[in-house]
Formats: sequence, C-alpha cells, structure tokens
Amino acid sequence: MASPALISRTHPWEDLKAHVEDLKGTHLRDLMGDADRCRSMMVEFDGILLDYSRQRATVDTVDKLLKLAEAASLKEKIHHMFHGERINTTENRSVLHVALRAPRDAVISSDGKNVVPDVWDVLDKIKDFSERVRSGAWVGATGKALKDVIAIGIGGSFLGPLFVHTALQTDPEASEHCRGRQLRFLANVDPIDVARNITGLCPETTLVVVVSKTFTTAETMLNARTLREWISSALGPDAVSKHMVAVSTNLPLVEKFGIDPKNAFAFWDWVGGRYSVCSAVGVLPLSLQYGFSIVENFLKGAYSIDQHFYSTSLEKNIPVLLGLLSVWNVSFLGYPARAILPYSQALEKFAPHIQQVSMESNGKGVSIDGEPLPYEAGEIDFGEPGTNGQHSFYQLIHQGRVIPCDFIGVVKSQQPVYLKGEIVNNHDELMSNFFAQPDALAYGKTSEQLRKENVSQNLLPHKTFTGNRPSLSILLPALTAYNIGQLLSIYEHRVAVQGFIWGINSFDQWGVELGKSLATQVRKQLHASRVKREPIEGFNYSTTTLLTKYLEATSDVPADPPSILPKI
Ligand SMILES: O=P(O)(O)OC[C@H]1O[C@H](O)[C@H](O)[C@@H](O)[C@@H]1O
Repeated sequence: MASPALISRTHPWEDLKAHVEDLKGTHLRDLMGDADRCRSMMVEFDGILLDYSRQRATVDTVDKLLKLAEAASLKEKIHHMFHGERINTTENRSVLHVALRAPRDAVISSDGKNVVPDVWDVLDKIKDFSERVRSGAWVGATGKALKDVIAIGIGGSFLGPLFVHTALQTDPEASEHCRGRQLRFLANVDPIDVARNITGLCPETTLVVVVSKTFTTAETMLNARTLREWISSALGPDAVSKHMVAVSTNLPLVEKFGIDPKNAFAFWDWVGGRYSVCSAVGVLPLSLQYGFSIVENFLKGAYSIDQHFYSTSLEKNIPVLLGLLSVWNVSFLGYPARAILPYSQALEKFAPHIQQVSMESNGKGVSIDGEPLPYEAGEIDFGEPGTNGQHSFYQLIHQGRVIPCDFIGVVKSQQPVYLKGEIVNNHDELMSNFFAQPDALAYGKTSEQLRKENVSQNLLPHKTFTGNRPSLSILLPALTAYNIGQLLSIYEHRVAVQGFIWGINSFDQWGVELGKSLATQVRKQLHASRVKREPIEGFNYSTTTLLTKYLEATSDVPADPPSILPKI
C-alpha cells in the first residue's frame, strides 16, 4: 500500500480549517430555520433514522467533508478492510470483524483464503454446545444441568458481550429464552469482583467460560485460576473439564491451562479484541443465555449495516457521515469529547463499550507511518442513559463546555408501561426528553426571552443558555437483537472512518503495554518483599513510599497462604 501523506497537508483539510471562520457568526438557531438544509441532513436505512441537522455544519461543510474523505482515500480504505488487506500494519494483520457476521455463503478472504467457512464452523459448534447445555444434555460433574454461566474476560473480551447482554435482558423474545438462567461477567482482577460473581451461585450448576484472545492477560488468567479453584475445591479437579470452557485464538495455552481443547471455541488474529463481540467472545456466552437463534439475529443486524457501509455512497452512508462529523467536531471545531446518550436503560452498557472501541482505536499520537500527528486524533467518549444523565452531567453540556452529543432513541419500547390517567405513557415520557434535549442545546435561551418571563436582572446570566451546541439524533425502530447488532456495527464503522481520515492505525493498542510491564515489576517486588523480606528497590521515591506503606500495613498477610476464596 502506498504510504499516505498526512491528511492535514491536503487542500480539503486547509479548506475546512478556513471554513470554520465562515461559520463563526452562524448560530444553530439560524441553521435549524432552514428546512431544506435540515431535510438534506437526514438519512434512513433499514429502519434507522439519522438526523444530523443539529451539527454545526452547513450543506457546504458536508461537501467539504466528503472531499476530505476523498483526499483520505476513504473508499479505498474501506475496500481494503473488507477485502482482508493487512491494514493493521504494526501487527501485520488484516481487520475482518465483518466476516464474523457474514452469511454462510459469503466469500471474505484473508491471504487468499475464504474465512467464512471457518467462522461458521465455530458458530455451528457454539450452536450445538449451547443447545446441549441449555437442554440439560450437557451436565456438570454431579449430573446436574448447568443453568448459570460466568464469563471471565476483560476489555474487548468483556465490554461488548456485557453491552449486548444488558440490552437483550429486557427484550421480550430474548427474556423468554433465558428463564431460570443467569449470565454474569467477571472482569476485574479485584477479588471483590470474584465475590460478586460467585455469590449465590453453586459450582455444581455453573459453567465458567474463560474468554481471552491471547490467553495471557494477567487479570483474566488469575480470575480463571481462582474460579478453577472454586470448582475443584468443591467438586474435585476432574470437574474442571465439565465446568470450564474457553474462547481464544491461543488454543495451545487453553489446553495447557487444563481446558479440554474440544471445549475451546476459536477465533482469529484478524479479529481485534474490541471488535470481537460477534466472534465466539460474545456469541458463546450470549447463546448459552439466550439461545443461538437470538444471537443469530444480532449478527444479521450487524451484517445489514456492514453491507450499507460497504456499498452505499458516502453522502448517504450512516457510519461514514457519523465519522466525518466527529472529525469535524474534533479536528476543526476543537471539541475533544463526545457524549453517547441512549434514551434506553437497556443500552446502559453501550457507552462503556464504545468508549473502548473508540478510545483504544483512535487514541493515537502518530500516523500509520509513525509520523507524529500535527493534530489531535481520537476523542473522549463517555455517556449514560437518558434521562439519568440529565440529572447528573448535562449541566456542564448545557452551560459549561461544548460537548457534541449523540442522542439515541428507540421508537418502540421493549417494555411498555401505560398508566390510567397519565397524560402520556412511560415510554412517551422518556422520549419527550429525547426530543427536547437536542433543541435545548441547539437553541439555548436568550436574556431577552428571560426578561419577558420577568426573570430578575441578577439571575439573567445564570439562567441564560448560549445554545449553538451540536448534537445528532439516531432513532432506532425498536431494540431487538437485530437492532442491537445494527447499532454496534454503526459505531464500529464510525470509529474506523475517523481513523481512516486521521490516517492512523485504529486497530493496534500499543499504549496499553507500558502500564502492564510496570505492573509486572511491582508484582515481583511484592512477592520478594512478602516472601523473602527483600527491600524495595528500583522504584522512585513516590512509588517506594506508597509500596512501603502498603506492605507495612499488610504485614499480617501470610506469605504462602492456602487457597482462600470469598465467603459472602
Ligand atoms: O482478550 P485478551 O487477550 O485477554 O485481551 C483483553 C484486553 O486487554 C488488552 O490489554 C487490550 O487493551 C484490549 O484490547 C483487550 O481486549
């Protein structure tokens, strides 16, 4: 692949920089008054409506962004991704999470090999295994059915599956399929998370799924050894083969850990951890909980957006538009953060998942060729469901810093409630806020309006809202497994678009390594100090002081204790 020049050295970038000045005197109040403009800023696909009319952008801005996409060879980069080119150059890997949700007869190749049959071999194995567990054909060491699942994993091996599980929990069809079953996630190496996970569960009826792409992640492996102890201390070491299975790309290490390779579910190095929810990472635990057919609908929803992303022209392409507008907000308008605000409690874990997808992908300081970036890439993502967030951090968004917001609404509630005598039903009440907040941000409230309401002079500055704060709205028809898949795929591709424009590698994550290696040094020191009473060496004054305090205050901790598990 030819090495691309920095995008900031292209004419469309310069042009957009200059264009910011054109918009300086334009308020969103004015832009929203132009119905033709607003009409042109709405896109519909497969039941989803994107309205980006509340972006601080004109039709001209969008044209200029599309020219930027051209200068960044966006179409070609999308093409390279879908065709298995090794676009993750620092790890020499292709990026093919789209293959995970392709139909059985699709052809998607990596290194000349169609990977779709391998994907479906694993999906078929998951279907078979999950049906045996769910039906009680697969039983634990004492002959009891396994009704509860603890999935151990962290980062990409946790956040995506947790988001989808949380979203499915209240879907009527999915919840029908999981009666009497529980799915829990053990992520943090904090022993409190172990305690929370095993509380109320019995090893006899629990299946543990160890999820780790590398099967070397310190937190996951310690948690896996901890739950292996929980099972074998209750049921004997032979029980492990009946109660523990694994999802990994590293099958030799799975076997070395003591999990029967027959009970290992593979994926491949062309699936990035944070893009792995559609692999066995998500599909196995979710199928155990909800049944494979529900999860298959989730994959179909993601596939629908994949096709849209691949084949729709850029100006009508939802992930492309979202990605370009984020670049506009970050790189040109200078807004470093983005709030993800789903008006659905079922999407409670969506922002934390996208936080990893986005910040681990695009939080980079150099171009894909290693050149320091003369502009900032990535953005600070955070979010909470509405209306909860309104009573928490929205104050800052309304009157403090400008933070572009994604409002995500759902037309049909998973769990409608109607109360006799109320003027609207409960979902309408929620959605009233979804519709109102974007206008409050865009229009604000002037001192003239306040004066007409007889607001006293001294309160005028406090009650004034400057407005002109950008947002966009995404309206989903419902929140079925299919829609959840669509939403996931939209955001995954949006993040890729941003990275493609910024000219970075969105698919590596070297930035997480340094902290890990320093933790190794501390771990060795803690061991040496506890077991051999060795002095603290090789750390700066600050860390030495903190470690000394910690070790002194825990001098009663036994150096070589027997296994002790939480007892709550
Ligand atoms: O799936 P694993 O290999 O256990 O990795 C778990 C996570 O840890 C790493 O440090 C990365 O930051 C994540 O991208 C990854 O998802």
